[in-house]
Amino acid sequence: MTLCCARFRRTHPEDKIKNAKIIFVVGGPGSGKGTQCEKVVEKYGYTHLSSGDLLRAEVASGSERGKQLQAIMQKGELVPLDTVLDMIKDAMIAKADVSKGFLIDGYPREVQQGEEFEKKIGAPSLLLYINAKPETMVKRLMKRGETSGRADDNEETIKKRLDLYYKATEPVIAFYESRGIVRKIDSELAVDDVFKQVCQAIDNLK
Ligand SMILES: Nc1nc2c(ncn2[C@@H]2O[C@H](COP(=O)(O)OP(=O)(O)OP(=O)(O)O)[C@@H](O)[C@H]2O)c(=O)[nH]1
Ligand SMILES: O=c1ccn([C@@H]2O[C@H](COP(=O)(O)OP(=O)(O)O)[C@@H](O)[C@H]2O)c(=O)[nH]1
Ligand SMILES: [Mg+2]
Repeated sequence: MTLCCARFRRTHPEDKIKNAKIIFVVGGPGSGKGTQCEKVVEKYGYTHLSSGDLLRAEVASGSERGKQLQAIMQKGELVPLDTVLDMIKDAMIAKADVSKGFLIDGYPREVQQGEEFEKKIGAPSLLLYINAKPETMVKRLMKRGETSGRADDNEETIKKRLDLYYKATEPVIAFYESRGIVRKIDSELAVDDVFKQVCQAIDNLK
């Protein structure tokens, strides 16, 4: 006799986030992604997940894995794709029951990361492209470095992060542009004026 009953069907934790609303927030280092995401959380109640913050939390935990991550991040290189994706997925699942939607900040960093995200989690409905000039980003990061305590907010690592951004991350924008979900945000302005553009993009979603 075969046992065929829904009761025995396994539910996967991933099911909880299958239909989640997802916004990717992409931009160079210091372009203002984190700053804008905080404001979106306040106004729209979205859940903010910064891939960089998740990685830094792992480093701060002092775990073996954290030590390996620290070495990579200090050099301004990219952490293996699966590590970041698993962290984001776990964080999304943990918030699934209370979240109105997810801001995924600083991700994808390369086209393949986006493709893997979609296979394992789902498709984004919007990509906020936070755009500032390289000189502006360097200036902001050097200033932030005075107080941030971030090991990568120094001149040498900032340069590597910028180079990697132009080489690996900018193609991500072109990839999603072909789907028509990219909204380019001018982040050379004052924070509140940048936020007005962000709000327009999000309001147009509904
Ligand atoms: N003038 C101005 N400064 C900004 C703006 N957005 C951010 N900043 C400043 O620039 C610095 C970097 O901003 P973050 O929001 O941390 O940038 P980020 O894109 O998250 O940077 P990473 O975490 O390095 O990727 C901060 O010290 C902010 O105070 C803006 O729209 N205008
Ligand atoms: O998907 C990610 C996100 C971050 N990082 C690493 O974390 C660092 C800090 O990332 P964050 O987004 O906080 O800052 P950014 O480099 O954009 O200024 C990067 O330089 C990378 O080493 C990574 O490897 N993959
Ligand atoms: Mg940030």
